[in-house]
Amino acid sequence: MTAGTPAGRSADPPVVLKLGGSVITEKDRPETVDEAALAAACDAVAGAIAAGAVARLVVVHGGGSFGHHHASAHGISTTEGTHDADAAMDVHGAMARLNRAVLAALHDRDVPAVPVHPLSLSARPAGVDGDLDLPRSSTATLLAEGFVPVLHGDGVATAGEGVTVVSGDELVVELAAGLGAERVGVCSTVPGVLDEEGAVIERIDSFEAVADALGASDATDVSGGMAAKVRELLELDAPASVFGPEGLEAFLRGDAPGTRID
Ligand SMILES: Nc1ncnc2c1ncn2[C@@H]1O[C@H](COP(=O)(O)OP(=O)(O)OP(=O)(O)O)[C@@H](O)[C@H]1O
Ligand SMILES: C=C(C)CCOP(=O)(O)O
Repeated sequence: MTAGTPAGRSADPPVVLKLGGSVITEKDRPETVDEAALAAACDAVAGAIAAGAVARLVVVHGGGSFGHHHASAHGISTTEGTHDADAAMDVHGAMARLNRAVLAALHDRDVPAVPVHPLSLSARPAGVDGDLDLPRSSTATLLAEGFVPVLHGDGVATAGEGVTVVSGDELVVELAAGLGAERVGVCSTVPGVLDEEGAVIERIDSFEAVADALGASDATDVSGGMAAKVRELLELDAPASVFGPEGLEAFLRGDAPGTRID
């Protein structure tokens, strides 16, 4: 495995990329990786790093049929928690297994990826309505040392609720703000945010303007689907793009495929 950061570019602002759980897993079949989709996504990431198109990259992946399946079975969501350690471990264990699969696929392509597990790092000290506390020094230091940190939606310690779910989308927003990201990409199964006729909306700058078209997810999803994604991304200073797997290469090259949210 090689170091990912070309010398002299380590101070570049990072790109933050979310690989949707609905892309890299078969969302309707519990704990099933979509191997072909994961391989294609990791090919695009490895290609962009090798070509020098991205100097510093943080990857966050979602839950798909790993986290959402277990969270839903235990009645855990971003607002409903559990004090049952077995339930918390079902969710975290599944996400850690998916994280291993993502890391392995990146390592196979010489991407210097290392895991950062939010359950061990993060908290909602003021409860479900309070801010997410996500210390960024481990991710920032790994980046500066040439690694590609790979975080994931996870369980999160939450005052008054035990362990709730933190979505990859929320992590993306926190990381992008905390690390001063240059831009943010959210790769999902859809080619962008769709309007009521099913066409890709080119640009979104207010939630109200598109609220009627936004729904939850088609699959089991405890973190709010597209509506929650758009709401989170609108809070960011950095430009964000929502696109499908066919847009990933272009995004990593510096283009803004799909829907731009700013
Ligand atoms: N207006 C809309 N435009 C596009 N997708 C929409 C819209 N409204 C609802 N959706 C749903 O949102 C889904 C994308 O959100 P979802 O959270 O499932 O994706 P993901 O982030 O890739 O997966 P995960 O949450 O597992 O990481 C789409 O597959 C679609 O079912
Ligand atoms: C369900 C869990 C644990 C992860 C949720 O992350 P998301 O798929 O990014 O919403």
